Amino acid sequence: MDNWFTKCPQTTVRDEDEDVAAERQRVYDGASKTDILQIRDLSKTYVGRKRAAVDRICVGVPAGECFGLLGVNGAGKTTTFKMLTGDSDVSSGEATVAGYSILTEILDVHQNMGYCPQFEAIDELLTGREHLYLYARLRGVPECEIPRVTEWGIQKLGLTEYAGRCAGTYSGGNKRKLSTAIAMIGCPALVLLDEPTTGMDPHSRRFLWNAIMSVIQDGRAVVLTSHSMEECEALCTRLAIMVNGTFKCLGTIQHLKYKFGDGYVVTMKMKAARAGVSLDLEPVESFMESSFPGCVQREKHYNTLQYEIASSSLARIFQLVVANKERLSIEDYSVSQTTLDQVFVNFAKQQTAEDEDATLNKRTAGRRKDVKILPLQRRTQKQRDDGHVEFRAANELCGVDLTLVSCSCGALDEADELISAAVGEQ
Ligand SMILES: Nc1ncnc2c1ncn2[C@@H]1O[C@H](COP(=O)(O)OP(=O)(O)OP(=O)(O)O)[C@@H](O)[C@H]1O
Repeated sequence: MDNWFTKCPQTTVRDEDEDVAAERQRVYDGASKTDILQIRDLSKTYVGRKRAAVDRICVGVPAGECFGLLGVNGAGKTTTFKMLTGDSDVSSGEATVAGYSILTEILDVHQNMGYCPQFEAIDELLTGREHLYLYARLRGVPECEIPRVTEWGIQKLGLTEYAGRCAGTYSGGNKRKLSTAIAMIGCPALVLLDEPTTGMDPHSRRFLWNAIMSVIQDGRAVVLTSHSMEECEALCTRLAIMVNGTFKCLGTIQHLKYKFGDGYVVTMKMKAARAGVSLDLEPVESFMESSFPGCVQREKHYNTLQYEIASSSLARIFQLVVANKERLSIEDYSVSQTTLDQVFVNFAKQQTAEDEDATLNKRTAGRRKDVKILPLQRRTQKQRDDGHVEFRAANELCGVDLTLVSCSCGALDEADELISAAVGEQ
C-alpha cells in the first residue's frame, strides 16, 4: 500500500490553503505512512450529480489524535465516513486504516474500525447488552473476553441502568450512547463518530467526551464530526473545515483561530472620577481609534465599551491598555480571542453560494406561498451555539408559532424566505 500512496500521480488543487496543501504533500511524501488513518485524494461524485460530494481530500490521522471534521450540512462529512466504512463506493482516490486498504481489504478495515453513524443503526428488539455482545463477536473479540468487554462498554457510556432493556425503548440520547459504545467495543484502532452527542443532555455529553478522551489516551485515533464548537474545542487535537467537499482549512484550533479569526475583542469598564459625576467616554474612544486604526466599536453602554481589533497582536493590545489604564480611568478590562464559531461561520458562508440544496429550499419556499396567516406578530432570528440559526415567526392571533432551524448556518436568506412564505408574507 505504501507504493500506492507514494507512487500515484500527485494532484495540485488551485487556490488551496497552505496548511491543507502541506497536509496533502505530507501524505504524498509518505510521511503519514505510520498514521492510523491515511486518506489520499479521496473523492466521491454521486450518480446524477455534477459536483463532487467529496473532492480529492488528503489527510493523515496519527495515533492519539482526535481529528475534527467540521462543515455545514451537505459539506461531505458523512460521505467521507461512508467511503471509509465501505458503505459507499469510492469514485477515486484511496484510504487505509491501520495499513489496510478500504478498496481491497475492507474486512480487515472493519476489524480495525468502529463507526457511530449519524442515524442510529440499532435493532429495536435487542437490548443494549445484546448489541454489545453482537458487535464484540463481529469484531473478533475472543469468546471468553466478550462479557468483560461488553460490561466495559456499558459502564464507559453510562448505560448500566438500561443495559437489559430493549433498545427500542431508549431515549434519543441513550440511543446515541449505545451507538457510540458499539463504535468503541473491541478497542478498534480508529473510531469514526458522526455527530455522536446530538440530542444528549450536558451530563451525558460530558460522559461521552470522557469516553472519547480515553480512546485518544489509549493511543488510538478518533475522527469526529460535530456541529458543537464547544465539543470540538474540548476534544479535537486538529480539525478541518469542509466546504463543498474540500478542506478549506486544517490545523489546531488555536492555529485556525489565529489565522482566520477576526482578531480580538477588548471590553473595558470605566470608573467615574467622583460618585454622581457622569462618565466621559470620549478620551477612551479617541485613544482606541488612534492606537488601533480600523478597530470597530461593538458596544457602548453607560460605563462599558467593547471593541473588535483585527490588526494587532495580543501583546500590543495588553501593552497599550495597561500603559494607559490609569490615565483613561479604566477600572477593568478583558481581551478575548475570536471564537471557533466565528471562524466556522466565515467558512460556512462559502457553502451557501454554491449549495444545490439551497436552491431546493427556495423551491420549497415557493410551494408554500399559498399559506396566508397575517398579520405577522413576532419574528426573531438567533444564532445558536451549535452554529445553526434559529428563525422564529409567530402569529398569536391565529395561534401559529413557527420555528425553523437553518439547514446550514450560512443559509440565512433561504431560511428567511421559507419563513416568509410559510407565514404568508410574500
Ligand atoms: N445518496 C446520495 N445521493 C446523491 N447525493 C447525495 C447522497 N448522499 C449525499 N448526497 C449529497 O452529497 C453532498 C454531501 O452530503 P453529506 O451527507 O456527505 O454531507 P454532510 O456534511 O455529512 O452533511 P450533514 O451535516 O447534514 O450530515 C450533499 O450535496 C448531498 O446532497
